[in-house]
Amino acid sequence: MIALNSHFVLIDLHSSWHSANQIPISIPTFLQNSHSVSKFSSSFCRTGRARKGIASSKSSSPSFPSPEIRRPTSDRLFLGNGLLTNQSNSSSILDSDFASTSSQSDATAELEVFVELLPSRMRKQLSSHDEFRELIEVVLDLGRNPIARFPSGDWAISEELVKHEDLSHAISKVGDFSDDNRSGMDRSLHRISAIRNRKMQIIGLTCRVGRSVSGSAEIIRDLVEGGGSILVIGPPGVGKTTLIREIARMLADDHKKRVVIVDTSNEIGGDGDVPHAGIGSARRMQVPNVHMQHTVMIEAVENHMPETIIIDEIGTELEALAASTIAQRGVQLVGTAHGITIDNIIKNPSLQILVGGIESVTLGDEEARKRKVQKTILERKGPPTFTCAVEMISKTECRVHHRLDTTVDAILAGKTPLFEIRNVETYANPSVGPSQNLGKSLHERLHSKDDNIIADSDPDMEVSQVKTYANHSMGPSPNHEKSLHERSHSKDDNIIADDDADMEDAIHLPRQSKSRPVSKKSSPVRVYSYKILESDLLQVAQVLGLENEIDVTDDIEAADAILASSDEMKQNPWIRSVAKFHHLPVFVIKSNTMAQMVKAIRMIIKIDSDSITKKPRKTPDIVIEGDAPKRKPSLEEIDALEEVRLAIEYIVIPGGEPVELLPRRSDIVARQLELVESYQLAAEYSSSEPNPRLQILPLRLKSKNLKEPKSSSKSATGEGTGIYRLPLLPE
Ligand SMILES: Nc1ncnc2c1ncn2[C@@H]1O[C@H](COP(=O)(O)OP(=O)(O)OP(=O)(O)O)[C@@H](O)[C@H]1O
Repeated sequence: MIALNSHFVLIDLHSSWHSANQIPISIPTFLQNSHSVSKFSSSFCRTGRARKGIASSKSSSPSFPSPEIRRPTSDRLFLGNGLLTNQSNSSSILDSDFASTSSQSDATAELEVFVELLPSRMRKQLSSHDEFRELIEVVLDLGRNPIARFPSGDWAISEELVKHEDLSHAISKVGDFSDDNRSGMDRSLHRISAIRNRKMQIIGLTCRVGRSVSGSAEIIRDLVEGGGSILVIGPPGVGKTTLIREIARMLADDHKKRVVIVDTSNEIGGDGDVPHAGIGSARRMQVPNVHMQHTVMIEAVENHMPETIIIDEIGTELEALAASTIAQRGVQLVGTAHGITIDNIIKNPSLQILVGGIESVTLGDEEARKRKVQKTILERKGPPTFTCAVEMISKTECRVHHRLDTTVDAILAGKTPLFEIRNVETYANPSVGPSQNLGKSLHERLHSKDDNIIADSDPDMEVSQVKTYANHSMGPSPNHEKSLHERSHSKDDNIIADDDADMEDAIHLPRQSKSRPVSKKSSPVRVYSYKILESDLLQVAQVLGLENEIDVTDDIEAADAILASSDEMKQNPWIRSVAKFHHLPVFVIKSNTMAQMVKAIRMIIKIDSDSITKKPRKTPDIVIEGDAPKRKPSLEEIDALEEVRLAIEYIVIPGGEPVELLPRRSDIVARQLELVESYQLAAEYSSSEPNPRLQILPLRLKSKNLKEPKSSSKSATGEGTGIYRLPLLPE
């Protein structure tokens, strides 16, 4: 067994038996020329995951195994170019003409069934095309040239025009057309769509090659495993069905979930009553006619106790409503909708409900002025049906919106939503890095000359991160790796087995470098923050005199660390996946107070690491300790400390003005002073009768005093204690 990138299709060379429709095959088109494929092209591999392939019961092929016949998989060899050959059956299942021009090894089981639709003269032409294996569709329109659609564009298969007999031949190979004019080939994933004339006779066919692409869902594995509902948006033909088919398999087989597919056009599970092996052990419900999709969706929830429902093409209001009902019942929903972006869904009145519904709200004059918006604005009505959304840009690239609600809110407010761009190379090519968009990969950064911090002073971490990174790019999650490992005892697997632990260590920096919580790649250190205002952070940095040391970025790929509140972390566990994906440490503050931000900033730029709480090994976050008093404070003390906090956060820091506090008991004044100093601010103590009081000054304590804040009220004055006047801060 060789540990491979998850896109690789694996072959079973040992003698276990698989059912005939579990032939290991896949055509990851996007990988055929990739570095990874060529790297492993000479390897024969095996895995229990091996599957795919089809056996058409309509196939007249003598050599193609019928579903009932079981045969050892040992004669199925996976070639380096990603294609399947059948060693034991050297005669082609295609007719002899075709076989003579198309090498046996170039044929795939899926395509073999597909080309049976075409008259032999067309098969011959088609098979000679360089991109034959990547064929997407064949279009047969009466009286026109037959057209083949490839990723590179359309191509006329023959000069001979399509005749009635050609259409009849194709129709004879497929099942009945349903009321959406779609049909399929038994136990295959191919989709045949008809165009009819006014007499309802078929005069055109669009024949799409369906294939299950193992590994195609790796790009969003973290979302799938996260358990949230996922909306996949994309234009026709971008690969949505292929993606959700693989998601269904992944959840059912790898995660042992009860998955039910509502398969309106039999596109996910293929035609025929026995579903295609591409869906793994997911169950499939067929839909008698397209108008019943929504009822079957509800029936699926009510009758079959699913944990996940997979649904292709949510297109009508009733379907959108059914989806929202399912989501409310706590079932994970993975669905697709046509569109380019979420904006298209928002603007589609039938589908709006998927994003929570939209309403227009008229604000009062004052509120409109305060918000600096028009009087009538659009707002989201309720929670969206889906937790997150994936906009498919192509078969290899997508935009991930981790929180659909915030994306929709941003769009409605006229802002650009935050999203993450992912592409297949991220997972496919270890030498490329976490994302193609990353100008410099982590690997490069770790080895670059200017990266002295890691390379020179923290060799352990360097090794750990490089190793983690290399493994991470192999794609599969820890669970998956475990199962692979269990199935195999090859040396290569050892690396993978350690993967997750190493990743955590790399992120859990205190273990390796107490004084270097962030692998600083840039100067200033760039922080990506979740739900913590950029202006607050920068303001605090300025107060600390560290404005040149730290910056806030909204480009996660350019970030050196993530800062989030613990509430946000609880509500959005996916932040950890994002951190893991980008190899970033996560600093967690317990509340969004400036005092916590002060501590976080100092830790991030390594002024101190005293406040780090080591969490259990499983949690890679670096938690910033709060200022919670050791004993229960009195009400008066709470009131006094709150007075300090409000004074600092609303007047002293933003306005640069001193604030005189109320007279208090001296022990309480001492606590107030501690709090003032934790903001790195100075205060003046006045012992007026009957009680002393403090005046907080817009003066910064000198950095040499940062480590040792004094609690003695005697040193409260700025005189001689090494303080600087605060800069006047922008509003
Ligand atoms: N990752 C992939 N690698 C290789 N081929 C793919 C991949 N994803 C999809 N395809 C191929 O692209 C074609 C279109 O895919 P698919 O039917 O999944 O698209 P779709 O977005 O669901 O289209 P529609 O919206 O029209 O139903 C098919 O021939 C499929 O085999």
